[in-house]
Order: sequence, then C-alpha cells, then structure tokens
Amino acid sequence: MSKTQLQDTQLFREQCYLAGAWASADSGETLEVTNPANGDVLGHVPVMGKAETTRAIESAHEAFQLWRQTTASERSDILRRWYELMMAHQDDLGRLMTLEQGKPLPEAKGEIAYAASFLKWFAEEAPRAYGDTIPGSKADQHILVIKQPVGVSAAITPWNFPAAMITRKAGAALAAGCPMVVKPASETPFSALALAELAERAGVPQGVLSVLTGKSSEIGEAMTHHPKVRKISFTGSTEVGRILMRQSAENIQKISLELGGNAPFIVFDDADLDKAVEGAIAAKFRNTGQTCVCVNRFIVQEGVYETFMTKLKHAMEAQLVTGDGFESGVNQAALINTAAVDKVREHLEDALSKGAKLLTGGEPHPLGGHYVTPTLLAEITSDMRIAKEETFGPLTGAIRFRTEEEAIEIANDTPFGLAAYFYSQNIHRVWRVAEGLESGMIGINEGLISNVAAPFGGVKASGLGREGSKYGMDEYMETKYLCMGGA
Ligand SMILES: NC(=O)C1=CN([C@@H]2O[C@H](COP(=O)(O)OP(=O)(O)OC[C@H]3O[C@@H](n4cnc5c(N)ncnc54)[C@H](OP(=O)(O)O)[C@@H]3O)[C@@H](O)[C@H]2O)C=CC1
Ligand SMILES: O=C(O)CCCC(=O)O
Repeated sequence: MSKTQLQDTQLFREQCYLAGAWASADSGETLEVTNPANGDVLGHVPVMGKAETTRAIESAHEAFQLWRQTTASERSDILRRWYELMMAHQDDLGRLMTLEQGKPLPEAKGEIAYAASFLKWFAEEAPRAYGDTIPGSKADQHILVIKQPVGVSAAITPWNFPAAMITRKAGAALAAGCPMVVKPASETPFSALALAELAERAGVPQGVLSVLTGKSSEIGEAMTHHPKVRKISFTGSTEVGRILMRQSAENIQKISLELGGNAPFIVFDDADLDKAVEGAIAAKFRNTGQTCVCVNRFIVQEGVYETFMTKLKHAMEAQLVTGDGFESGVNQAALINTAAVDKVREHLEDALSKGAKLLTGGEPHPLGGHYVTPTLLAEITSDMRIAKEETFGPLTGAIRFRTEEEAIEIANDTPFGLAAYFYSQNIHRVWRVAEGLESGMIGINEGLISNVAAPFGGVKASGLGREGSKYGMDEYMETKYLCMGGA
C-alpha cells in the first residue's frame, strides 16, 4: 500500500510494537495482508510467536510495577490523549480499516469514533474504582474493600471490529492499572498497529501496551501458559474461546470471552411493523452481517408474517447497496474471506434444500470475489443450519410462530445467548419476553444496542464477563477485603 494514501504515513506500521519499540519477528518472517474487496496486497506484518510474546509479557510485568502506582488521574490523562489522537486521525484510521477489513468508509469511520469512545469512557471511569466499607461483626473491627489491578492482561481480538475490540479491552485494562499485550486478527493488523502508534504518542509508557501479530495458537499458548499473565480477554469464535478457556485453567487466569451469537429478532402481532423493519435492517446488515450481535433468525408471528416479510424484502431491495467500501452510497461490503463467503452459501443451500422459500437475493453477486448478494428466506425451520449456527453474512430468514411462549422457546433453542431483539407495543409482554429470553443483551423495539455506557456480553456459549460500561473495569480488578481489628 502506498503510504501516501494516508495523511499521516507513520500510522501505517509493518512492524509490531513490542515493549515500547517497533520490532520485526525474531525469524524475520512476515505475513501478507490483503484487501478483501479486491485481493490487493496492502503490506506485511511480522510473524511473531512464543519468544516475542514472552518478552512482551515480561516487559509488561516490569511496567506493571510503575503503572499500578500511577494515580488514576494520570492514567486518565493518558487515555484521554489517546482518545483525542484517535479522533484527530479518524479519517486515516477509517481508511486503513476499509482497506484491510472491507467495511464501507463511513461505517469504518463510525467504528473509529465508537472505538475512541471506550478510551474516553475509561479515562472517566479510572478515578471511580471505588471500594467499600462494611460494618464489622465486632465492636473493634472494621471491614474495608479495595479494588486492585489484576496484573498483566492479554487480549486476542477479531477482524470484524479491528479497532473497537482493542480499545474496549485496553481502555478498561489501562484505566484499572493493568498493562496489556494485544494480538489482533491476522486479517486486520494495520488498524491495531496504528492504535499502538497513537498510544505511544499519547504517552502510554514502555511495556504498558504491546501489539503483536503472528501465529495465533502459539501466541495464545504463550499468553495462557505464562504465570505472570493474570487476565485473558478474547473476542472471536466460540471454538477458539473454548481452547483459551481450557488453556487458562492451568494458571487459573481470570478470563473474559465474547464469543459467537445466533441472535433472534421476534416480531409480535402488536409490533409497529415499519419500526420493526427499520430495526431489522440495522440489526441484520451492520458490517454486512459480520457482527456477533447481528440477527441470524427472524421469528415472526403468523398474523403479521406476510406483511413483515414483504416490507423487509422491499427495504432490503431499496436500501442495501453492495460494492467497494470506498464507493459512495455503498453500505454492504465484501466479506472478509472466502471461508466467510462459503459459509453463507452453505447456509443458503442447506435452507433451500430443506424447504425454505427465496424472497430476494440468492444468486451469486455479479462483482464476484468476496461479494455476497443480500438474501432473505421465508419458512425457515429449526433444523436448518441458518437457525442453529452463526451465519456472519448478509443472509437471513424467518420462522413463523403462533404464541408468545412458542416464540421464546424458539428464540432460546440455541447454545448461544449474546443479543436478542423483539418488537411489541404491549408493555406486559415486553417485560415477560425480556425476562424470558436467554441473552446477555436485549433490544426492545430497537435494532442498534451497542453503546459504550452499556454492559456488552453474553450468556451460555456466547461467553463470560462484560465489556464497556461501569462494569467493564471490574474484569481487570481484584476485590480485596481488609479486616481491621483492635480499632
Ligand atoms: N464474537 C465475534 O465478534 C466474532 C465471532 N466470529 C465467529 O467465528 C467465525 C470464524 O471466524 P474466525 O476469524 O475464524 O474467528 P477466530 O475465533 O478464529 O479468530 C479470532 C481471533 O482469535 C485468534 N485465534 C485463532 N485461533 C486461535 C488459537 N488457537 N489460540 C489463540 N488465538 C487464536 C485469531 O488469530 P488469527 O487471525 O491470527 O488466526 C483472531 O485474532 C466467524 O464466522 C464468526 O461466526 C468471528 C470473529 C468475531
Ligand atoms: O463481537 C463483535 O461482533 C463486536 C461487537 C461489536 C459491537 O460492539 O457492537
């Protein structure tokens, strides 16, 4: 990639940020990074492994001794500067993201603002790591509770949100007083390395943040097997989450997992259907369907089934524009890789072979490559892959239901429990359904639920822990009880 495409060419880094310095892999080996929209080679990043990860962890442990002693206000100032630098370079960072991830430029810039908001949020939360005092059980006894940073933390992040999944973790960790070693996805390392460059400019001390690219399983093993790493935070597939959870058992590391989803979107007879369609487009097609909170299955009550499906079909045909993320007006981009395209095709073929009806789309996209035509199916049933697995692309379909109980049963009939959405104007039903759905996050008459102030996370196979919000910093802190006697 020509560096001149960026206003600030220093944001394009082809080395890792290890212990406060820019470094190549010990082996000199590199990995090619391509643009998913056209296959162009954008550049190369180091293939690091166990040795480099161990050095980053040891440097983080050394840095921890000083970082934990900085005041919350000093950490807050640094995070605030990092936030301001991200916003000042929003155009370049957005451009880098569109190049390596594919998402449309306005959406990429939107992610930069979203990602930066976690740094601002945690800059504000850092001074609020309050403890407690509790009445003792004896007259001369006092019970105090303090919060302390867990120690060195490590993050492994995915390609679908190359910036926000780093700042949502690193913002909380650094605010709490923990250094962090980050391993971004191999598809989208340049966004991560640009964030490291800005962290350095913001004054994040040496060793407090390292960003390493390379062999994921080796880096993951080095992180989980190192006794000085006290916290692991992962966003990605449930399969890899399970591996990391097993590995982290060895050193009893604290672990947060934000894994796959299979979000249901229920439309009741009493819903405002136009609002439901608006919410459906937002909840399904954000990031071209490649978001863990994206709708997988619509579940629609029989009295409004035909009307809702017709309106959704028309909205998809009128509003969704597929193309290169740099083209104006495009809101559906190329998928990340061939495996993603294949998965969508397999879900479509499986559903059609089992009796689903095609309402729109279905054909290969004329642009070829990683482009997929937005597709809507009717008469989905629970034995289809689309109803059971995370599709992660612009394909969806709807199941028909009769009663509220049936809708909840269908919605909960999945190992996952990240996000769920439903539309109803009946306040009694709203409470019943919100309480009945087995999901960490529920959109009620709302299709866009991601928000820095809200706790993000799932239940069941969708993961453990919460990110963002006033709860996010707790994941990086230990609660310590002090019992003062003889007072
Ligand atoms: N919850 C979410 O937001 C996400 C969910 N997914 C789901 O997962 C599916 C597959 O996507 P995929 O990209 O393969 O997701 P992965 O879970 O494989 O990748 C996510 C991150 O984990 C790393 N990783 C992969 N294997 C290991 C390992 N053994 N130990 C440590 N780290 C590892 C990857 O590194 P590297 O890139 O170097 O391999 C990447 O940084 C998607 O179709 C989607 O259904 C995917 C991404 C995000
Ligand atoms: O895991 C994901 O898909 C990233 C979450 C994006 C969001 O915060 O909405």
